[in-house]
Amino acid sequence: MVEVKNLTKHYGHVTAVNDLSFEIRDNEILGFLGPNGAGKSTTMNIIAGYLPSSEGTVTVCGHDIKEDARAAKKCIGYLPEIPPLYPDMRVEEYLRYCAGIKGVRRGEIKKEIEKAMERLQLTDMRRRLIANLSKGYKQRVGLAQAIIGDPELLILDEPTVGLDPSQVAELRNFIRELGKDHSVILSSHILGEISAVCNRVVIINKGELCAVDTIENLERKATDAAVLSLTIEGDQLAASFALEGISGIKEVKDIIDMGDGTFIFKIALEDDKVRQDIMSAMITNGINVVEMSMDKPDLEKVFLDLTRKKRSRSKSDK
Ligand SMILES: Nc1ncnc2c1ncn2[C@@H]1O[C@H](COP(=O)(O)OP(=O)(O)OP(=O)(O)O)[C@@H](O)[C@H]1O
Repeated sequence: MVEVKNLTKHYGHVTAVNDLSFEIRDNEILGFLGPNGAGKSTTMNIIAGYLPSSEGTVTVCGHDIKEDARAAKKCIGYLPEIPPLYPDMRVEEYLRYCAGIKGVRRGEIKKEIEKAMERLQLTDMRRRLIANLSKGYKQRVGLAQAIIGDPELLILDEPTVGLDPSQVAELRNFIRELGKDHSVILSSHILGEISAVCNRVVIINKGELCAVDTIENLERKATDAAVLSLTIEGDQLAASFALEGISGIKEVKDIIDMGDGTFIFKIALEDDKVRQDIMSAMITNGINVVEMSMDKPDLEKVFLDLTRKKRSRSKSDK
């Protein structure tokens, strides 16, 4: 659906996007994740044809966004971070105006507007001035203009910012529905937001690619990084010895002497099931177990680690 190749964007001396390449597949919801200032909006603006790139190419449905902008833009519905609404227009009037700009055929305009208003539950608001709508309804109008003309690709830049929790849940359901027969690229700096609706995720930081992966794989990485915390009372050496004989332990990463006769062993496991073997080994060797718990990093930590690695790598590159 979309191919982004070696995309770079400079704003004067600032490099907002640096040699970025990724693709968006047919009928997938791709998460576009990165901390503030990572270059998400810049990339989305370029894909949508709002902003020229400095280097690199973007093709949408086989059309180059620079060379064949008209055909490419016909395939795109875009909701920028700040929706391009005209406050002094009424909802229906604004959507008709957008349909005109998008080149929807005259005979189709009415049907398209009705469909968009119905999907976003705006029908009762059709005569309302946009200026008088709540933030949630303004966002719906922004989305309605994006889906008019039924484009194959929807680009949604932080669409849930400023919405209350019930509006966020509603919008997520709507995006999931859209993803059944559209490609969607959804940006956010919140991982929970992305993992709730996306199949795959592109993570960027400082304009550079950190990772392209499925949410499942990211979760697996979080599980792999899990560490068992075993607190014992008494003989540290005997406990170390007992642990040595257990297969399924990757390594004892650390032993912390708490100074009160207890020791905390930080143990990386091959498999979660080893916990039972560890407990049995401690009991057999007469070692008193005070506590055993898993320190499993959440997805947020995986994301932060990935973006931190990128940061330190680019520092050491200099
Ligand atoms: N018009 C501009 N002129 C100069 N610098 C800009 C311009 N627009 C963006 N930048 C800079 O480019 C970098 C990337 O900005 P961008 O808005 O694309 O990031 P973002 O990931 O969308 O951030 P946020 O999540 O805060 O919206 C930032 O350092 C920003 O300050």
